[in-house]
Amino acid sequence: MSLSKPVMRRERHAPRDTTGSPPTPTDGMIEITGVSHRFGDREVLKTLSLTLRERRVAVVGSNGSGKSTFARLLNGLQVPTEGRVLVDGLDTRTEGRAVRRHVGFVFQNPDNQIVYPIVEEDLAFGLKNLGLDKREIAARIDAVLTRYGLENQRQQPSHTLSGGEKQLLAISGVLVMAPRYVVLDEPTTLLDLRNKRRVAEAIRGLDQTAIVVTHDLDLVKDFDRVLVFDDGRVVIDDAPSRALARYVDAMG
Ligand SMILES: Nc1ncnc2c1ncn2[C@@H]1O[C@H](COP(=O)(O)OP(=O)(O)OP(=O)(O)O)[C@@H](O)[C@H]1O
Repeated sequence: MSLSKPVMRRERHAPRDTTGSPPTPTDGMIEITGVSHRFGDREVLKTLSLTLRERRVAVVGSNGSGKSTFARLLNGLQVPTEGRVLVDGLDTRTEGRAVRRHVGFVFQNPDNQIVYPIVEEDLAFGLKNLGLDKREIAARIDAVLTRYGLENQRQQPSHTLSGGEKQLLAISGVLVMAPRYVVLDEPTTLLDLRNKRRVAEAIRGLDQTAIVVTHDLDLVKDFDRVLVFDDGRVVIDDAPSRALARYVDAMG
């Protein structure tokens, strides 16, 4: 990719508020300051500094450019070799548990996320760990199954769900925990067109701030901000109309 010089056009954006309603918890921010990450001798993220405040942030870029590593830093799945990541002021290095409660993470392959053999058991698992009572657990599970059209799959063995249903269950399993932020790592990669649309719709409807790593440019064309990664750096940081056009151009 011939995008050697970082271009930062949009460092900060006001959160979208079309309702005139008072600030909501999603008005928080993730601050990434001087972050580098190394695996052995290999530096895969290079001195990143960014503030994320938008409701929909896309992370795109070529294979191996550091997108997933970046995503994993946001909820403390990975701690940076240098620099720091703060989520609403919580440092991922020292307050990992609290950060993970704030930031849900949806893996590319839902099979890595779905733990329990029956759909509703899988959704209940994290909620039991939170110490919620039975009624609250049932209410949250009902709400999320209805929202994602999985009501009829409640008792179904998780491994028999279709690919799209599994991805929706993985998203549901994160949302049921009521995080403020959701990071999704290539959520549509394994899906056919119909299920891509279903998951895209689910992402569009999220109340949470969402950060989505993807090669599916269509998925993010109406997002608030696009970060293009190349060789461990953010080389384009702009609105989708400009960022995606430049990216496609550079990929030639
Ligand atoms: N646990 C690890 N140990 C060693 N190297 C790793 C590890 N995780 C990632 N890497 C390397 O870091 C680099 C960036 O990987 P990353 O998964 O962040 O890229 P990506 O942009 O998400 O790629 P893709 O689009 O292919 O998913 C790659 O070269 C990868 O091989």
